[in-house]
Amino acid sequence: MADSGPVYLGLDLSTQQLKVLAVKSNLETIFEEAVSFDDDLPSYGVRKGVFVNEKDDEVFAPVAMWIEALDLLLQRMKNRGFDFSRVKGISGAGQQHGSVYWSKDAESTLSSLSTEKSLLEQLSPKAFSWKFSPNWQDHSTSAQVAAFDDRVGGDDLLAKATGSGGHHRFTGPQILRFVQLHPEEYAATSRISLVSSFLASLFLGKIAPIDISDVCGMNLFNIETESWDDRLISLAASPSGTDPIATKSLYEKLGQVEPDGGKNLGPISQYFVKKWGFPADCAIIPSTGDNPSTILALPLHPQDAIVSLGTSTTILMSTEKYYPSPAYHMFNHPTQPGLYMFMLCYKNGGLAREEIRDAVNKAKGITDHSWAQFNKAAVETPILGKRSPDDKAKVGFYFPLPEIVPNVQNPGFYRFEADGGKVEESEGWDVAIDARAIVESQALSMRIRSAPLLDPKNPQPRRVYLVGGGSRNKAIAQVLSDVLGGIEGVYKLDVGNACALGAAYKALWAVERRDSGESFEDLIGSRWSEEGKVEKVMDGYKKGTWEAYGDVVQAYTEAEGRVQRGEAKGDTSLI
Ligand SMILES: Nc1ncnc2c1ncn2[C@@H]1O[C@H](COP(=O)(O)OP(=O)(O)O)[C@@H](O)[C@H]1O
Ligand SMILES: O=C(CO)[C@@H](O)[C@H](O)COP(=O)(O)O
Repeated sequence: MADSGPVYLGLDLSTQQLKVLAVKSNLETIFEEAVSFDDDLPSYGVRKGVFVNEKDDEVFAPVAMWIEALDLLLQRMKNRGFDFSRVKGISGAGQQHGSVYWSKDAESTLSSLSTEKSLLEQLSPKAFSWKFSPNWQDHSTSAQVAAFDDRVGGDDLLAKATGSGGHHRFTGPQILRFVQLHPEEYAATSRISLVSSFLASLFLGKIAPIDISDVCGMNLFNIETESWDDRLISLAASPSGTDPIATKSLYEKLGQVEPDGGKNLGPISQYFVKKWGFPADCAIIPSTGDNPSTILALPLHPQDAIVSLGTSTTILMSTEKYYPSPAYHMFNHPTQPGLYMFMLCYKNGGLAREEIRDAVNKAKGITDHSWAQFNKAAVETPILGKRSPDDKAKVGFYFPLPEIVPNVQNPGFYRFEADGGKVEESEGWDVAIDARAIVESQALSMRIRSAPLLDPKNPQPRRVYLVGGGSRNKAIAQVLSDVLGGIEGVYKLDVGNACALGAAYKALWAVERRDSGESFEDLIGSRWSEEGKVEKVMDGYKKGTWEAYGDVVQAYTEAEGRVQRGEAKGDTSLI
């Protein structure tokens, strides 16, 4: 019998790819497709999905590339025989913090698209006042971040209000810099979307509201008062921070925030109905950030952690406690009012591990980008590089890019050796040790900073779930498991793309919830089965090992502080 019944799409517009995943009402994934920006759309000339202007510390992506990626993705789906007529709901996940600047023609263009032409031909450049979107790796906004922290009396108070201290990539400081550097383009802007609400807008045929969780990545939304923060909006709107006309204009450009993550924003635009065969009643559900979407890929228990090994590396937890600190991020939960998402985000995640992989290969005379040597080195190097009980512990910090956690402006590679409480910068060591040390270092940072969220009597996560491109790497999983522990173990979420899956589940929940009272957890939890979706890859807590990492916390913190304060020499290359 031919497959039938409703289907829900989740899209993920992340740094390097646009992905789509389709699920049925029983949560079965029936289709996946992706477009890689570097490989499939080479004419834009991006590398790893972005342009970098090193002189000004800018990182940005062309909006037209994302639109062409959507045209191509839909064409690929059609070529593979995907039945668009079954799609009853669409939601999405977007790389966080990026902003899209729509022109005054945007609404009319979006609502009158002709099926004779592609989205790209009709929208770009006409519908935009600025053809680029600042990327989350951008770090050009130091002055603006300082102004944001100052505006409310320091980064503690900014974190209390918005869930995060001031960050370069956050949209508020980015908007302020845009206002200062590109006043004409800003004046020509009718609306500003996040990457997530931009994606929803394309499907909706009008500008979609910003999502209640993704809005927390802007340094503009007050989580405590559940509304835009007037002090911060007026700062982002004009450098003086006191121009009421500019403030009013920015409020209009940002629009309302949609409080319900499962809201039906309206039916899909007629363009998609006529051109691709979507049903006219297909519901468009708010898209959220890729990280909030990832926590929707499974029913997450309290004390569970998700480690996302994508371009960025992030650790995510869901919590009832609003426990803000400038050391990490708190977001509104994407579907459940009263819950929050805890997050740490490392810029030097996947790409930094790739640099070490290439250096390890180079030392062995290997010129390809295979992971075998990196993996061998990571598992064969003893804990903290200690070859005997008397050997010094080796702790490294690998920041080919300026880092977010900790806030380090100067790229570099820093190696330390610790003997009890005594920490000294190392003269250097074999690059093979770096393979283990980079993962240990990232995991120790996560362990130390997530401690306030965990039960003090049980200071390990219950389970650690790995997602993202790097989650297929067992050596990385082993080192993460050694450092983080995990009472029930470390699991790989074997679901294709977790953020796209979370988005597809969100669309399903939004359309099939019995009433607005049926929670995401209840609906997805009642249909979810671990079978085929979750694979235990490591046992987690290992007595002695977890404690050995505990012994080095003080030295790690001391060494990290030296790097952050610019007191460490470091190296500019790995070998
Ligand atoms: N076998 C592997 N081992 C380690 N890392 C890997 C492996 N395969 C892919 N990756 C990493 O996955 C990253 C891409 O992950 P993905 O989740 O698709 O990224 P994004 O969502 O940011 O576009 C790459 O940058 C690469 O570092
Ligand atoms: O900046 C952050 C989170 O604060 C990043 O996690 C982005 O959201 C990009 O994610 P990926 O493309 O790596 O998935």
